[in-house]
Amino acid sequence: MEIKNIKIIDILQDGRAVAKTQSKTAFIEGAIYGEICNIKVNNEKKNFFEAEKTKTLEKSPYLRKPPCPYYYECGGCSIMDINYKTQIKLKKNLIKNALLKSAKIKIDDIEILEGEEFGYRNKIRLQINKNGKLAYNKKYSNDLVEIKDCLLAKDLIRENLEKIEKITKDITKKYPNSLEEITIRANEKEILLNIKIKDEKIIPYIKNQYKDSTYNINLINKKEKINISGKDYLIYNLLGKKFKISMNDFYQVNDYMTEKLYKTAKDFLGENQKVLDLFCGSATSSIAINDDHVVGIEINKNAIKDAKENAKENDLKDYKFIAKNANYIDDKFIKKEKIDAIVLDPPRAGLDKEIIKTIAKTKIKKIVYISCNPQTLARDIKRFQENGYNLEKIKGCDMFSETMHVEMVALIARD
Ligand SMILES: C[S@@+](CC[C@H](N)C(=O)[O-])C[C@H]1O[C@@H](n2cnc3c(N)ncnc32)[C@H](O)[C@@H]1O
Repeated sequence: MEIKNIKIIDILQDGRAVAKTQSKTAFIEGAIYGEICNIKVNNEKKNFFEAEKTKTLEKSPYLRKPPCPYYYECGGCSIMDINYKTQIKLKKNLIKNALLKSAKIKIDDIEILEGEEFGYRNKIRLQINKNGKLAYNKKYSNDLVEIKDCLLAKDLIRENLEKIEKITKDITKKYPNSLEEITIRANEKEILLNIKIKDEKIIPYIKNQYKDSTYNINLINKKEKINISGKDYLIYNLLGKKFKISMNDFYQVNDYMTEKLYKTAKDFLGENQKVLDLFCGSATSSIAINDDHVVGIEINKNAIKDAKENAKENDLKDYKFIAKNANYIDDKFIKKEKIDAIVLDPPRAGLDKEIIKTIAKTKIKKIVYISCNPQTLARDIKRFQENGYNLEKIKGCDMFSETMHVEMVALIARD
């Protein structure tokens, strides 16, 4: 079925466009915010259509020429074809709509901290095709698009992509189809490569060829990690502090915006607090936000090891880091530790209901919630409201320009 002459009024987090047709909302692949177009419905669901754009009738006033030659094929970016100011406006809408829908909170405007549009990612993950070439997934597909550059990556990564591809091509030539994926991480001066392999027969060859590489190279074979050259971690500088981040530890991808995010979180938290950091990772957030007096909980044992080293390195005197599932935190532990405030930065799925109930039992007054998902943040704010808390402050942070992803920090508090 074709529907003609519809206006694109919003963009979803996965990059699809949104339009209202006479009967239902349509989610449309390939359409641009602000344009008027015709669409073809590929799938009719009970409450919405899934569709693709067939023809532009009137160009979007926000349109610009995407600076990346791979943009129309590559699944990495979704809104590079509209100007940056409009990108920010769309992210504001995303957060405001989620808060209104889930938590019935209406806010007129929300500040979004802005940064550099390009060259911000300290980490990119690429697929390796059957010829050893580096690629991203295509838009809405598992097919691959070979790339020679990525404008989102930091300069150090971009400058080294060709040399890195030489390595993956060389290994693949010797052992066809033996590599799956490569994660490239960079700090100010070093590169760490984590290569996911499909066949362990290649390990001796890689060891022999690349043991003296100038890159820090590590292999991941199922769950096993094999160090080939250099280290299996990088040291990052953040707000004048130093952090060891191992190859499988979480680390925010945009150094510059992370500093802005943590400064805001520090401001929301206030001074002289003993903090419980749930989902603490290697403790970058808690150590950056609170200078001392930290208890951290994290499921990844290696990240906890790094958190302890990071606490020592940054001269904390009062700290405790525990490898444990944060869902099973109990209120007696929080009271025993004399915690004043909680900092949380859970995965995209947000918080288990039980954590919110446990926190409420302690009557802790301040919760600083860092999130990369407006939907789960809004849902959790609603659950906090049901347990006696209110949303006091919220700010967005544009960590991921050219995509519809956005980071947020919220202060949730009670009297
Ligand atoms: C978004 S990251 C935040 C990490 C850290 N706060 C930081 O900024 O570097 C989420 C962290 O939650 C951890 N995690 C996931 N599920 C968990 C669970 N059930 N209990 C504890 N930690 C968990 C992950 O390993 C990851 O380190």
